[in-house]
Amino acid sequence: MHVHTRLSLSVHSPPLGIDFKIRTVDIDGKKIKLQVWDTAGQERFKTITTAYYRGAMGIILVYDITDEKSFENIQNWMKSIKENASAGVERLLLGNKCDMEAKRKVQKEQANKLAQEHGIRFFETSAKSSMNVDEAFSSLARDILLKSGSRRSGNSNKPSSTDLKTCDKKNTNKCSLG
Ligand SMILES: Nc1nc2c(ncn2[C@@H]2O[C@H](COP(=O)(O)OP(=O)(O)OP(=O)(O)O)[C@@H](O)[C@H]2O)c(=O)[nH]1
Repeated sequence: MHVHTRLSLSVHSPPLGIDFKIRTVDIDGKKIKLQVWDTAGQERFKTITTAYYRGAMGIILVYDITDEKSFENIQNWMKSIKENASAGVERLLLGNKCDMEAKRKVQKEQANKLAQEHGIRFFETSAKSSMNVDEAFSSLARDILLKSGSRRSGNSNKPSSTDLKTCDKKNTNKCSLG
């Protein structure tokens, strides 16, 4: 499968805690344009964040593998999404900063368990080295496409596997830029 993503626009607005980007994902020759709203995870931005994800087709929940609090916070967001997001919204859990293995506080197994409990996919990523970043966006886009297709065809099966790189001690070099 050939996957290519391209970042074409970025507007930064720190006072609101919202960052808007357009990301183009190429899935099996089909160009999918994603409108990505990067919202802050802090409690003080909760009202505005909730307003932005209401109506979204997909939500990526990101925690920091070196910060236990950020992982605990994911539970609150899961609850908030259940209460406020559109029914059937695709969710994806990401454990970011996997290039910082030495400072890891959240084990992969913990996150895997949480993701399983909520029936969602989970990957570890590194925004620094780009590890699994394209894959994460593509996976979410693919799941959204599958869901919208399955609504028409009545087939709600997700693919049984995703072609992701593992981000652990075995390939720290690949995850880390140093
Ligand atoms: N080593 C490493 N550092 C990262 C990674 N991703 C982000 N950072 C660093 O972590 C810090 C916070 O990154 P942000 O992108 O501002 O994090 P955020 O969670 O979006 O922050 P808010 O939107 O303010 O909640 C910055 O210094 C980044 O350079 C990563 O994958 N690896």
